[in-house]
Amino acid sequence: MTKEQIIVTSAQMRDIEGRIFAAGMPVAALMEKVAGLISDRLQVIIPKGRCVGILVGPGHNGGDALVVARELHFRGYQVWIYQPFAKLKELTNQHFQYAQNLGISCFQELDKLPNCDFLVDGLFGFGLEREITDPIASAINHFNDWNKPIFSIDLPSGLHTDTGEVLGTAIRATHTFCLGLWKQGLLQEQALEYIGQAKLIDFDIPLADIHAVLGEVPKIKRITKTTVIQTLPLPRPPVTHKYKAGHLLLICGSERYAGGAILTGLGARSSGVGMLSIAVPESIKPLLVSHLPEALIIGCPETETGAISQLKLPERTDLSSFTAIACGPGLTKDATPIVEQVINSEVPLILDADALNILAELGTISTLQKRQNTTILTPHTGEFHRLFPDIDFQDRVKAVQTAASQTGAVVLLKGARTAISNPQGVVWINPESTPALARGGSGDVLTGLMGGILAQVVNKQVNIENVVATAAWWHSQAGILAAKERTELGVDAFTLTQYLMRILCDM
Ligand SMILES: NC(=O)C1=CN([C@@H]2O[C@H](COP(=O)(O)OP(=O)(O)OC[C@H]3O[C@@H](n4cnc5c(N)ncnc54)[C@H](OP(=O)(O)O)[C@@H]3O)[C@@H](O)[C@H]2O)[C@@H](O)CC1
Ligand SMILES: Nc1ncnc2c1ncn2[C@@H]1O[C@H](COP(=O)(O)OP(=O)(O)O)[C@@H](O)[C@H]1O
Ligand SMILES: [K+]
Repeated sequence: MTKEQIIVTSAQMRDIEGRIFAAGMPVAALMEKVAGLISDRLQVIIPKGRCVGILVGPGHNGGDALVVARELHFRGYQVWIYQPFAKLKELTNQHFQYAQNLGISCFQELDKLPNCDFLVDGLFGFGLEREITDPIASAINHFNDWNKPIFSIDLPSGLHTDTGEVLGTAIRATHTFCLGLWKQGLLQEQALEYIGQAKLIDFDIPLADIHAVLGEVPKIKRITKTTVIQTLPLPRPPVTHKYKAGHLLLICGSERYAGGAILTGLGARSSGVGMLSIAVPESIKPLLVSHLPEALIIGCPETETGAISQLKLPERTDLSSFTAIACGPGLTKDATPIVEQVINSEVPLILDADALNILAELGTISTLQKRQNTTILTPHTGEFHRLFPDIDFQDRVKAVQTAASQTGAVVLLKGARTAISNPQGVVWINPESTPALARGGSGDVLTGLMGGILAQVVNKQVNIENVVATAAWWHSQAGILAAKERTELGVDAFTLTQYLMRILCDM
């Protein structure tokens, strides 16, 4: 467990902080330490001599900001302070007095403020619990309109620490320095527009205090490279053979959606899976063969509409011959019997795309509980609503936990901050991604990739949610790298498959 993986709510952070103070760390010393780290970061980014406006709130977030103001003042920056509150917490007030005595310009009114090059936002941190109202709300909107780089301390002022909801209005930061541990709100989609680039400032919270509050194994975590390295089947054992490295069956594609099958296959190829079989309608078999020469392409009888009508597996093969099955991309809803057949099998199974739509129409979600082996569902928001119309979607983390507990499956809810839950409510959130991935076919790539990883590791001692998290992380890192080199408009799903291997090489 690394600190980068941990996510806390404001109540948990308050408890952890309480333990540190109870153990003897003076509050003022901790503020000094934290704000010192922030000042150091700022000095790397902001050129010497520039003008920095510091926004100061009534609590300790404001106290942090005042220490930053003092440090930048001594390091040769031009600094002014905006502090519109009548009453400040005691420690914050002391720092405010000192800043004034140092001759730093302090303002209470907006219309008197001089210009500046950068802003530091220390209005509110994890202590904000109610809506921001005027005049502070108008001031926040005013600063947003300046279009200057804004560095938010802990989190952009105005965001709810846990839900990421905007409480009235919020600072639109270009950078957020999250203090100590990641706050849950920073991983919620509704907060993303406000956060900018987010970095964790580690200020040496003892692990014992973290575990005392969150338990030995925290329930909600961020996916990091560590998770991925622990899960991928690397290095391979020196003596192995193709069937020992997993045999994945993809069931995908139709005459109408042949490309979905190719993309799923290319995703699976990148996973390193030992054997790849792909069941498709007979009429698109030649196309698949030409794109994936290493795969065994199984041409199946098809419906009049060009969907698979029956799984016709090679002789002496049945579904139990495979280590894992991934079913769904491009199937169309005419492949209903196939989805019923795989659900009734005892093979580890990923259901995506049309397999989820078929599942929703069958109304047999609850029967998934009866499966004897792993089930993974990978819906996007629309598919999630069709599958789980009664689950409240306000908090995506709670929604995905409920879905997993209702189905006994590991559920991955796609989006800008993909969330994954196992049936016991253990959650992984994918902390980084790119809107470049919001394109048709990128989900197909994910399904193939995940299937390939699953087939390789499912018989070893791994948690299935870690496998799903590994696939989600790898997929979005490839998207991020591709977007960096080709812009956010340059990441079509085929291109994405070409970047997957680069991520492993760079790890
Ligand atoms: N945890 C740690 O280890 C460390 C934490 N540190 C820092 O402390 C920060 C948390 O500090 P905090 O608890 O003082 O709360 P913070 O967010 O500054 O402000 C809350 C204040 O705002 C007020 N208020 C609330 N809502 C309001 C509204 N709508 N409109 C107007 N006012 C409103 C409320 O007062 P009230 O009006 O409720 O009496 C309260 O006084 C944290 O984010 C981090 O930066 C570091 O220094 C050291 C390490
Ligand atoms: N705004 C976004 N930011 C980051 N990732 C995104 C965004 N929108 C979509 N994605 C990712 O792109 C993929 C889209 O999958 P999906 O909707 O199933 O596409 P398709 O079915 O066309 O293949 C998912 O992995 C999702 O998490
Ligand atoms: K803030």
